[in-house]
Amino acid sequence: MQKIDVCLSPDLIHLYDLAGKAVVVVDIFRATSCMVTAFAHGAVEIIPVEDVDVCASHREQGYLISAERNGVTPAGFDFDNSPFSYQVDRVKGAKICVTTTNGTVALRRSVQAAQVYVGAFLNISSVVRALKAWSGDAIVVCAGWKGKPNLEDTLFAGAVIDELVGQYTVADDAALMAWKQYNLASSDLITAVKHSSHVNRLLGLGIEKDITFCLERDRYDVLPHLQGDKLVL
Ligand SMILES: O=C(O)[C@H](CS(=O)(=O)O)OP(=O)(O)O
Repeated sequence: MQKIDVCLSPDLIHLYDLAGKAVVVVDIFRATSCMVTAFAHGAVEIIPVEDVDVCASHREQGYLISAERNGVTPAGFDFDNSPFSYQVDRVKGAKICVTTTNGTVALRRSVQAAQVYVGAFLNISSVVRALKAWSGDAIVVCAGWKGKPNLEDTLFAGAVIDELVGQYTVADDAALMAWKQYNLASSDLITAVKHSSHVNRLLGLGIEKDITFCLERDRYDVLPHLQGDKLVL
């Protein structure tokens, strides 16, 4: 049977062998939710980078640029890290370069995998469909927060596992923990994440609507994947 594993933080990724595997990178609050939203609204390419200056330099090559550090956008960028910012006309047909605190780090560290998908609750059925069609093992890589695990990405990993039992077995305790936690939380994700650190951070920044939006299931039927250093559909 195929195995599915969960890497709870990009800082733990050295413990996992990504070769030959399908990886789903998730950053529910908010990077991968933004990327899924951008593609659903017509973006044609997203380059995830780790550095703000590298991101800014892509403007000369015709990219729109998006940056966020600690939830805040530096001056001069086209987009912040809210999924609502990508639901606008200028996203249609756009190439976008993005850097965020956690999500783009997780993506850059996953490039050795055979296939890298971008996952969020917003496109979870597209993710599950791809993993059902995949014949090898899979890993959900959670972006977490600055090297620490977080609840919402772990819940997403558990939700994916919940859809795949029967075809995949859980590889280790991180996957088992994610799955069990999801089963405790699945009837009300908003309440489940209520006291989490990221929700507190977003509320502190006055960003409440993003929380509900990012926890919505299957608003979009798109599945971005990495091709070289670019995300495409
Ligand atoms: O903008 C976000 O929600 C976070 C920043 S922080 O974790 O709140 O500092 O970035 P992301 O890379 O999307 O986790």
